[in-house]
Amino acid sequence: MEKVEVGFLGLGIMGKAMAMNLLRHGFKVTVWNRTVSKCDELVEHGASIGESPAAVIKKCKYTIGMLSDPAAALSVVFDKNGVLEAVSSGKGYIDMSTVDADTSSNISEAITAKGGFFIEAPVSGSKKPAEDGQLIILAAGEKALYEEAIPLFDVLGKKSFFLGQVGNGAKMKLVVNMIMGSMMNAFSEGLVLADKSGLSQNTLLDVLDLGGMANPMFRMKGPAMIQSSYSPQFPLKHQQKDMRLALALGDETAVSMPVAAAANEAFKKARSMGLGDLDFSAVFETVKHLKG
Ligand SMILES: NC(=O)C1=CN([C@@H]2O[C@H](COP(=O)(O)OP(=O)(O)OC[C@H]3O[C@@H](n4cnc5c(N)ncnc54)[C@H](OP(=O)(O)O)[C@@H]3O)[C@@H](O)[C@H]2O)C=CC1
Ligand SMILES: O=CC(=O)O
Repeated sequence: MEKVEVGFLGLGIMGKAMAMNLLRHGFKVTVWNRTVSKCDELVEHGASIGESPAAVIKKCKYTIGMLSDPAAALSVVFDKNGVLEAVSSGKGYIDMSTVDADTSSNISEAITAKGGFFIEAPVSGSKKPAEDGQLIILAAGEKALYEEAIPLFDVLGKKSFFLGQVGNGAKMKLVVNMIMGSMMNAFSEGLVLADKSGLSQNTLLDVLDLGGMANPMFRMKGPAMIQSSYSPQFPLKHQQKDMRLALALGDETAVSMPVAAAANEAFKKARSMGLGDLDFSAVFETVKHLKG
């Protein structure tokens, strides 16, 4: 792909970092965000603003969406002045939000019915990987659009997978985040158990980091959790949304997931405690609370 104009809808934690990366790599980027003020920093770095999702689609051959959840992803496409109003033959829409397969399929059908091309391409990796262009991209849908989008994915990620028909990217992302949410709960319980047993939590981190369970998530989040510091990299409300959607996928496929179900309860509890906008590691507060 020559450095064509790319549209970007949704400048939250992830969208802002990803759009900034595209600008840094020489792409012309036209941005839109529901809260317009979040466009300012991108404009300072050379982006243009589109008045609406439709205006962005009209201007750009390829547009990326990075929205919070299924309701937001659908609203940006189907509402007035949305993506669908401007999609026409040859336009490509790439939804990188984490949603369920049905949401993705509905968007795909509507866009292809108007002659456009669609792929879903949710990502694994958080704020820092987004800033560093180190995301893992889980794409599915129209293969031709995937191939055309590879220069974009090369900037945004360290590896992209093409997983076949629409829905497979969404499902893979939900499986991965279901595991991540369950791991975060087990990790939180271990930190509380160590503390209540008179052990040093920092020593537990050192022990974990030397063994077969060592991983970047424990390594990065552990020290901050011990300090009760939860600056949002991946908002807890989105992790709970992913657990909910993964459990629904388990319902559809009759897969029993008692560990994930328990983890979802902890994330729901954390939301009810007002922790939804903090990092998902704040579920640790819930575990501390339950253990008295
Ligand atoms: N943060 C992370 O580590 C990761 C997140 N993800 C996924 O990426 C997506 C974005 O996450 P993140 O950037 O963290 O989330 P944020 O909450 O930071 O941003 C959400 C974005 O969605 C927009 N939005 C929400 N509701 C609507 C709506 N009804 N209409 C239009 N726009 C809307 C917000 O607009 P506004 O600014 O106006 O509120 C904002 O641009 C989510 O699906 C998340 O699960 C995937 C991998 C990692
Ligand atoms: O979806 C979140 C992530 O870290 O990946």
